[in-house]
Amino acid sequence: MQPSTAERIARLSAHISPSNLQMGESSMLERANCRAKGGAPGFKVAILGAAGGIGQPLAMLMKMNPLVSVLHLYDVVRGFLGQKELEAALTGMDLVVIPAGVPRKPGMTRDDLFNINAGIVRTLCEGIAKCCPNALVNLISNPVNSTVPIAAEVFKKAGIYDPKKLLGVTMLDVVRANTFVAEVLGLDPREVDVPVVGGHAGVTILPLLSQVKPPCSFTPEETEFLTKRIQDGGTEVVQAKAGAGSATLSMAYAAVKFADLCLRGLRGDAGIVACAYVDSKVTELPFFASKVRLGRGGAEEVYQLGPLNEYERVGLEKAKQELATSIQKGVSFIKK
Ligand SMILES: NC(=O)C1=CN([C@@H]2O[C@H](COP(=O)(O)OP(=O)(O)OC[C@H]3O[C@@H](n4cnc5c(N)ncnc54)[C@H](O)[C@@H]3O)[C@@H](O)[C@H]2O)C=CC1
Ligand SMILES: O=C([O-])CC(=O)C(=O)O
Repeated sequence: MQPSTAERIARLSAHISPSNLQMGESSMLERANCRAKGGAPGFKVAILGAAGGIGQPLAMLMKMNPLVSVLHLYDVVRGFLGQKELEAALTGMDLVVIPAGVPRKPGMTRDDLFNINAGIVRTLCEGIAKCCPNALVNLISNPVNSTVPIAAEVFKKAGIYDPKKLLGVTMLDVVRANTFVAEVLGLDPREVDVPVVGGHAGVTILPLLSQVKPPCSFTPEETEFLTKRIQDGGTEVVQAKAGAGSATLSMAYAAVKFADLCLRGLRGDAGIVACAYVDSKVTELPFFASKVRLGRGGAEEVYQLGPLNEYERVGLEKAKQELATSIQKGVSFIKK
């Protein structure tokens, strides 16, 4: 018989939580960690929503990262953990990754998840404000365009808001953009870099195809095809899964890639740059996704968009219109 989700996470957690390890295994783990990091202590990371479609592969991939010395997994699945253990899961963390909440079904927009996920994100962020106010937060739960403003308002209310430490995860849009553009160019996706700005839903996902590296050009038809494919990537997966949820393994891959960049930044590595949805002055909107430089303090620098072509300028106006509504909806949820 297949183990239940609760059993699976309990087993996974038993392997991962150092408090559940035998002494011998624990010191082996410490030695391995020290070797991997040249003696540095490593970072403490919590995943909130760890039993889910994203959370399970994310936990395993995260555990493989030598920058991580302690990994806490938290969820509310039946019979395991739950809200009374949230504080223990969060205390002392350097990085908190949040893939908690319901995913879409066919016919739904990400905004249709607001009613359920807004409350989940609020509760989790209240826990972060109390137990690890200095942690970096990677927010995955949809609708990201609204959940990041919700998190910001919760942190402001608690008096601990540091805009540099709150990052909405848009890395999956970049992973998709790199993949689809590489297909058209006949390259390996790892050799391609497509900036994706704006937000994380439909027209707010704005790939800047005029800024692709290596430099290249596209016909108007290719531009239209690629932009739509990137914007609708999530919906394509939701339809293919036909009611069984949205992207999970690809999101776990993207989340681990993004978290790794955040940890390298925290460690003090130079020149770490990634796209993320952050507190921003790049446009007139209070939140916007663009390239950011990740450092010891989080998103230490938010880069301007650079030169846009006419197609991108039109796309930017559409993106901003929808984003303004989504941001306001998130802010009002906390301020009401
Ligand atoms: N930012 C992005 O690019 C992407 C975001 N997502 C979003 O990620 C979220 C999760 O997706 P899946 O893992 O596929 O969903 P899932 O339903 O498989 O897993 C969600 C997990 O969250 C847990 N959870 C619910 N309430 C919680 C709470 N209060 N505290 C802690 N855990 C809680 C559930 O028990 C479940 O294990 C969805 O909102 C989805 O839309 C999904 C893919 C990409
Ligand atoms: O589409 C969804 O609902 C999940 C998601 O954000 C994505 O895959 O980009």
